[in-house]
Amino acid sequence: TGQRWGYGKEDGPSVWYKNYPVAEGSRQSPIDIVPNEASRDRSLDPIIINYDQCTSINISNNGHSVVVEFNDSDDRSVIKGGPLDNPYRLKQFHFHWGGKGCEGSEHTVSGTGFASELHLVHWNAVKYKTFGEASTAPDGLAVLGIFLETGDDHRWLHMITDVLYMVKYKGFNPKCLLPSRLHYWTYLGSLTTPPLHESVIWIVLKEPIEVSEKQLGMFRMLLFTGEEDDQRLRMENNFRPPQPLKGRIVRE
Ligand SMILES: NS(=O)(=O)/N=C1/NCCO1
Ligand SMILES: [Zn+2]
Repeated sequence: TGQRWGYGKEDGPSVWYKNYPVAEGSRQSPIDIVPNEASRDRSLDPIIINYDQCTSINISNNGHSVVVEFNDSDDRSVIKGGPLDNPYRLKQFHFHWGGKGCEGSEHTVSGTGFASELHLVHWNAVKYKTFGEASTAPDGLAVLGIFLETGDDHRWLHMITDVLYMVKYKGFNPKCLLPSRLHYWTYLGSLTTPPLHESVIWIVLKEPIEVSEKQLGMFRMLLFTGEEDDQRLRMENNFRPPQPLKGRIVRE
């Protein structure tokens, strides 16, 4: 019985705890990352990303973001290495963004936000049978966070922004959204949207990708509301603010 939640005054992050008490848990996301407080862990390997055989199945507006879902029936597109003990299967990616010219990322770096943040959501299909089961397990999910900063047009993002109004499209390899260097911060956290399960091993890439204000503007053309609703609420500021670290260590 998923209660309705959103990003407004009445249903936004400040009241999610009412229906999702874990919002005040000990490993909530996002967080503010303070680089010089991160601890260097020499046992951390590079992350390995295999998206070459990935099959996108749809793109949709779920009322909170735009989501591109992938076929996760086998290990065709996985992330492994880094802090991960198993390969994690790509399930979907989605974005968080702000209003025009405003910050909209979920994680911040020394208190500074970026224009937007891309989340590539993966699940541990070695230990769990379904995404749903993995999503409630402490090592069930791995989300790759990528910051978007404004600058030139992104060469490939147009394949998403061009079809946002069409919603349906095929064949997109999210590898082209990765920055050139895969240096990362990693910490144990949660989903940043209800049900806020504390099941996520976060891997946040240090290097942002560059997108244009025009490309970001296309996201803001989306609506929180269905077309049947009278008030057409533009989808923007769909990000949760940073949550208390509660003694957690951010590793790099
Ligand atoms: N913003 S997030 O932590 O990736 N949240 C979700 N919810 C479902 C999948 O990813
Ligand atoms: Zn997200």
